[in-house]
Amino acid sequence: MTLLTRVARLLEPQWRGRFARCLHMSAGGRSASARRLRVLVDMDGVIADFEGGFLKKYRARYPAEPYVSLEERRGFWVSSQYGQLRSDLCEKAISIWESKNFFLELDPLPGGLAALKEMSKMENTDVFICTSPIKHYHYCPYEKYAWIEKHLGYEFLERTILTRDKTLVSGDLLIDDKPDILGAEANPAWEHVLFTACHNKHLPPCPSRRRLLSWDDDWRALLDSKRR
Ligand SMILES: Cc1cn([C@H]2C[C@H](O)[C@@H](COP(=O)(O)O)O2)c(=O)[nH]c1=O
Ligand SMILES: [Mg+2]
Repeated sequence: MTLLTRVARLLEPQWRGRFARCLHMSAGGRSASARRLRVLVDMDGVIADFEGGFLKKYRARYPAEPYVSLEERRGFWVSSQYGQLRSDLCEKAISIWESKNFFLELDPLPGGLAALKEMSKMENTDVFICTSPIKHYHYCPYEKYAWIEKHLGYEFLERTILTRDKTLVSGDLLIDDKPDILGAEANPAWEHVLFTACHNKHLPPCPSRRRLLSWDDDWRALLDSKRR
């Protein structure tokens, strides 16, 4: 690990990008004013209502089985919480999002599509959807593309990244509802801003991580904070 990497690790996440930019410019990179902001936006739990869609379809398919209300949801993995409720419910939960049309029929979350459309028109801003498909690939990757085309238009497919490892994608910001985003890269380029969801809203505040409470929250100010 170089000295500079060590220094970057000691900085608060919101300063890491700025530090990397200064290094980039001192190495002869583009000037700050010419630099574009790259925003990565997660899909499930941020612009697409995975939790609501799951609960609706789970209850329709297994009406006699116990379920976890959205108020009772804790922890990122739905499958784990259902498995704790009763071990066989883990597989039943998984069967829901492995089914045809699950991802395609998810409702958009309030304000998410409008925010993405606005971001995509902002000056000096590049927005990408960055989403992890499930490994049961029969429907999910296709349906994620189809959902984006349906709700945001064909052009947005150019701005779509499907990856199981978001740490390998470079950007200034990653707006994502998953509290821990880990992967092969120990020092991702982006600052992770936690998007509030039913499963993470009870987590204690973490001073080194910013939150976006919803798309009604001030996401424009968040972007501006990374431009300075
Ligand atoms: C809750 C939960 C989710 N998944 C899958 C479903 C999605 O494909 C990804 C989450 O993607 P994101 O880009 O991080 O939003 O994970 C799962 O396999 N098991 C679960 O319990
Ligand atoms: Mg998500």
